[in-house]
Amino acid sequence: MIRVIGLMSGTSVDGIDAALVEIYGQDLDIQIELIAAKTYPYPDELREKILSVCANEAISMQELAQLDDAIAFAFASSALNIQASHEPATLIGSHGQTVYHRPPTLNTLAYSLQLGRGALIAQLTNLTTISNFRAADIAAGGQGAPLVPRIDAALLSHPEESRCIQNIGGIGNVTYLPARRDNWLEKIRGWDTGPGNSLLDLAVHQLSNGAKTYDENGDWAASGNICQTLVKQWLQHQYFHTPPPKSTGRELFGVDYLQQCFQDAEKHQLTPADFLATLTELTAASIVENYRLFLPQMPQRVLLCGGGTRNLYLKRRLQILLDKVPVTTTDEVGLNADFKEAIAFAVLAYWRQMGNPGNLPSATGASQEVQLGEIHQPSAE
Ligand SMILES: Nc1ncnc2c1ncn2[C@@H]1O[C@H](COP(=O)(O)OP(=O)(O)OP(=O)(O)O)[C@@H](O)[C@H]1O
Ligand SMILES: CC(=O)N[C@H]1[C@@H]2OC[C@@H](O2)[C@@H](O)[C@@H]1O[C@H](C)C(=O)O
Repeated sequence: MIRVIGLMSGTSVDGIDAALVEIYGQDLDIQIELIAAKTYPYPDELREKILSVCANEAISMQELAQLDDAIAFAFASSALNIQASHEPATLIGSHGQTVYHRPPTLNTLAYSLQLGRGALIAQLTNLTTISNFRAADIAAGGQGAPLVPRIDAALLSHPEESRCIQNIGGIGNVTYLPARRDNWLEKIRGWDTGPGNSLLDLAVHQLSNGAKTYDENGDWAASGNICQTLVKQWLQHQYFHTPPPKSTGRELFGVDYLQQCFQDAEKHQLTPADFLATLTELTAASIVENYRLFLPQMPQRVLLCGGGTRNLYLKRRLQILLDKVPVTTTDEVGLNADFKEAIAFAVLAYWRQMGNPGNLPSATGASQEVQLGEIHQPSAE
């Protein structure tokens, strides 16, 4: 058993999720115990800087270096905080902060940039730190994302039931897990389904004149009416019809896309609540459309995770669209839905230490299984 800290800040850029976990076992036969978990919000100024870089604002190399340092300091301090009143960990798995993600094309490899360099985190925490998890999958021709499908396979597969694990963070991503028997591993699928909360958060910020950053419980959207004509129009987006493997980010579903949505909505004369209801429906409907188009069959159960799980209106719409397929959360099968991604990076670090692969080629499209992450040792005292 080893104690590992997993650190993650996702596409919502709301803060650093830290999870302190105990991990037992090898490769896909592991068990984990969550000892502590907490979100450490970014200071406002840092968050705004990250969001503006994600929105493609030009910055100098000097500013980039400062940003990289500031993120590493924030990640290191989250790691030290999460273990403060516990027996210390011996390893950190740090995803860092994605500021740019470019999926591969026929002629180019993917490129994915996470800031918050591991060497500095190792130095500041005095703990071996594994970071830059996406690079090796990309070098093997993969999307570099999503990486959680292998962790979902290890922690959430079921001997008889087929499941979809649907993360709704800034971006949505799914792992399809057939029942765990026969050649189940090669039948697993995973990809980014499209927008999760990213567009909703941006729209709420704009519609509330900066007073709100998200639609708490989905209450605002729930008070409006969905414009199905717009949802149908938006679902024509090429991304939803592209077969997996596929990955995306705020580059595609960010500020520019949202402004297009506002323009499209003009002629329908929607209230702010109607607009949010319609945008929420896009998230729900694009998830279900992706399942219909690309899953070998509908799963027997959908387990949600990520912040979108707390958007009760979105959850309700998903259940309606999925009809008889029950929609619950990973909490209900024993895995914390808010901290699953942070836990995943603890597991990825553990696998790297054990020499186990971290990617699932059937999800990322890489040519082979590879070990993920670069190992940074703290300097000896
Ligand atoms: N009570 C709530 N009601 C509605 N939405 C919520 C609530 N709490 C969190 N959220 C949504 O969840 C988002 C954060 O989700 P999460 O932390 O899973 O995203 P992330 O990890 O940054 O994204 P990704 O998985 O794409 O990397 C918030 O930005 C917000 O939109
Ligand atoms: C490039 C990047 O940071 N992608 C994230 C993002 O957030 C959700 C979705 O898009 C997913 O593909 C990925 O994160 C998770 C942790 C993953 O790699 O599985």
